[in-house]
Amino acid sequence: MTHKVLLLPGDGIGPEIAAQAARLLKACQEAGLDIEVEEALVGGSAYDVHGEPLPAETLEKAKAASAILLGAVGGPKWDKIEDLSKRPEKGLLGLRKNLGLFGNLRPAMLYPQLASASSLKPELVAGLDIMIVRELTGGIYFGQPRGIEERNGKRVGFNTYIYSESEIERIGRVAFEMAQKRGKKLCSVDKANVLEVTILWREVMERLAPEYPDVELSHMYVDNAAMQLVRAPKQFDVVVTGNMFGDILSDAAAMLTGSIGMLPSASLNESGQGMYEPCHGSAPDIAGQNIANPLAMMLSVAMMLRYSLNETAMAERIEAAVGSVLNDGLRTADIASDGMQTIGTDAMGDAVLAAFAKC
Ligand SMILES: NC(=O)c1ccc[n+]([C@@H]2O[C@H](COP(=O)([O-])OP(=O)(O)OC[C@H]3O[C@@H](n4cnc5c(N)ncnc54)[C@H](O)[C@@H]3O)[C@@H](O)[C@H]2O)c1
Ligand SMILES: CC(C)[C@H](C(=O)O)[C@@H](O)C(=O)O
Ligand SMILES: [Mg+2]
Repeated sequence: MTHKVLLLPGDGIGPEIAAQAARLLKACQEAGLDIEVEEALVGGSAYDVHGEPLPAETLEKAKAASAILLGAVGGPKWDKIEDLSKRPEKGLLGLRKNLGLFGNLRPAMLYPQLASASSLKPELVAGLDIMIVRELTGGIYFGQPRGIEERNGKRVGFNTYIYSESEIERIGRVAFEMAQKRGKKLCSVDKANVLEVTILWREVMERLAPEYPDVELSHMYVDNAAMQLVRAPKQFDVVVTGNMFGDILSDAAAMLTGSIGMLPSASLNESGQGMYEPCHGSAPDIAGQNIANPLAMMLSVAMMLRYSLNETAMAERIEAAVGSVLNDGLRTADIASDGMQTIGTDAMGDAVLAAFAKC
C-alpha cells in the first residue's frame, strides 16, 4: 500500500529543515519505500496566503495522510495578530486537536559524539536516554473557559487546567506500555501538592499501575522534576506528564543532549496516525541563514517510519546515518565544538544523505 505523507514546512527555519527531510524522503523512496509525498501550508505562511493558520484544505490533506511531517510554525511577523485564533501556533494546535494526536513522544537521547556539546558535564549525560510522554490535546492548552476580559473594572486573563479521568488513563496507558518496552521505570510528573487536576492525575496513574506489574511507577512534583533533570537526568527512563509541564520539561531535556536541534518527536492518535516534528520552534533568530540544524527534522522522518509506517529497518538506517555523520566530526553551529567541522543546513543534509546511501 502506498503511504501518503504530508509535508508541512511552516515558517522560519521550517522550510530550510523541511527541504532536507524532503530529500531524505526521496532517498527512502529510491531505497524502496512506497510513499507519496504532498506539501501544504500551515502556520504564518498559511495565514499570509489564506488568512488562516490551518486552511481547510491543509486539514483535509492531513486527515487523509498516513503521516504528517511538520517543520515549525510562528515568528515575530505574526506575533502582533490580535485574534489569537489566527496566530501560526493555532495551526499546529488545531492539527493536534482535530486529528486527536494526544500521545506526544519526545525522546531525549544523547549521541555519545555530542557529550561535550551538552550543557552538563559529560559523565552526567553519557548514555542519557529518556522518553517524555506528554499529553497533547488537553490540559490548560485547551481547557474552557479561557480569555481576557474586564472584571470589576480590571482586565484579567484566565485559563482552565482540566483533565478528565479518561484523558489521563489514555495517556497513562501509552506511558506504561512505553516503559514496558524500555527500562520499565515510569515517573509521573504532577503538581499534586497544589492542583486538584493533578491529584486526579496521580490517582489514575496509581489505579493503572497494577495492570503493569513489571513497571515501577513513581511520582514527582514538576518543580523537583525540572531540578532533577539538570541534576541527575539519568535517573529517568519514561516520564509521563500533562501538556504544559511536558512542553517545558521537554525543552529542558532537549538541551541535555547538546541542542534542541537534535530532538525529534511523534504525536500519535488512537489509530496510530502520527504527526512528526522537531521539538524546537521556527528559530526566527537564525532563519534564512542556512545554519539551522536539520537533524531533529531528519530524525523525525525516522520516527515516522518507525511509528506510523512500520518501517523499522529504514528508520534505523537514518539513525545510523546521523551517527556516522557525527562520527565524521561534522556539526552545525548549535552543536559545534573544538576540533569539529562546522557546516550549514544544506551541507548537513548532503552528509546525512551520503551516509544513508552507504548504511
Ligand atoms: N513546533 C513548533 O512549531 C514550535 C515549537 C516551539 C516554538 N515555536 C514557535 O517558534 C517561534 C520561536 O520560538 P522560541 O524562540 O521560543 O523557540 P525556538 O525553538 O524556535 O528557538 C529557541 C532557540 O533555539 C535555537 N534553535 C531552535 N531550533 C534550532 C535548530 N534546528 N538549529 C539550531 N538552533 C535552533 C534558536 O535559534 C533559538 O536560539 C515562536 O513563534 C514559537 O511560538 C514553534
Ligand atoms: C508552538 C507551541 C504551540 C508548541 C507547544 O506549546 O506545544 C511548542 O512549544 C511545542 O513544544 O511543540
Ligand atoms: Mg515547546
